[in-house]
Amino acid sequence: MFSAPDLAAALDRLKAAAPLVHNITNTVVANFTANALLAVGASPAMVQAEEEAGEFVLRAQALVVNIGTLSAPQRAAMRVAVAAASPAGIPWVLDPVAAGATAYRLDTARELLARRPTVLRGNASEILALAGQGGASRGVDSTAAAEMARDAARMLARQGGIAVAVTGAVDYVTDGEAMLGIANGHPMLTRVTGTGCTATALTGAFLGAGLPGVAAVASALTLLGVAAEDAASGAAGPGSFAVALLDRLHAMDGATLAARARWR
Ligand SMILES: Nc1ncnc2c1ncn2[C@@H]1O[C@H](COP(=O)(O)OP(=O)(O)O)[C@@H](O)[C@H]1O
Ligand SMILES: Cc1ncsc1CCOP(=O)(O)O
Ligand SMILES: [Mg+2]
Repeated sequence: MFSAPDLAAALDRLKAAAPLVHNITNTVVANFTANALLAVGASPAMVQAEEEAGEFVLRAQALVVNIGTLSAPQRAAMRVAVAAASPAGIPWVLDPVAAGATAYRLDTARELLARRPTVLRGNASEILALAGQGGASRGVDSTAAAEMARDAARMLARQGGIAVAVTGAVDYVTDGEAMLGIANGHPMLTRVTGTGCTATALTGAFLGAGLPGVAAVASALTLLGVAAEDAASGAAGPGSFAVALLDRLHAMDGATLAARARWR
């Protein structure tokens, strides 16, 4: 059984640490996730050349690997970065975007998962695909509710000895035994691209601040969910919501985050 993180302390720690987060991520979300990392006080760097990824990751406090717009050169850079990070004790988080959509994605995500990320964060379709329980996948958005993938998440966590989060209307975080539900968030998060990737990037920030896997991803998902609730309250639609989300991530303080968490 893991102990639930102290959210106020986690956010304070993140702001104090200002971790350098190395991202090998997709072209859709690179700008937004970099801004989200800056908003919470982390320092993002998008570095994806195979020639430099292994060198750069050793300067970083955490690595984010996201296969959203995967290509052969990017896959090579991911391999190099992970191979350098793991023995150096640099934590990393894997986002298996659309893992079930093509054999190439599934094969790459499985290969990376076998290299034991500190945290795996995906939507239900992605987690089901990695567990070999997926039906047809439509693309980057999930066709299943997070509840459908809870057992798959627990199995992947147990097999890998890693933390796994499956996100949706309620998010679930597991270490392979215990399961924490996080009911924060807002449906508007599904009307803007890259919010799952943002959850993953923020997990990288908390990992870079020294939090263990379960605590890092639970803190990130609660932070994103509470910030989204606030952002949605004044937003006219997805455009102003996305801008407000960055503002609310930036404005969040530890006491508010802890008071607003809806965990079960
Ligand atoms: N229906 C919903 N209501 C509230 N929050 C949601 C809903 N669906 C997803 N979220 C939130 O949106 C973020 C992205 O999750 P998700 O959509 O599952 O990832 P992805 O973008 O990778 O498919 C998470 O913080 C999650 O909690
Ligand atoms: C639309 C799209 N296409 C390839 S990656 C990507 C972004 C996916 O972001 P998220 O998984 O956070 O919805
Ligand atoms: Mg995603």
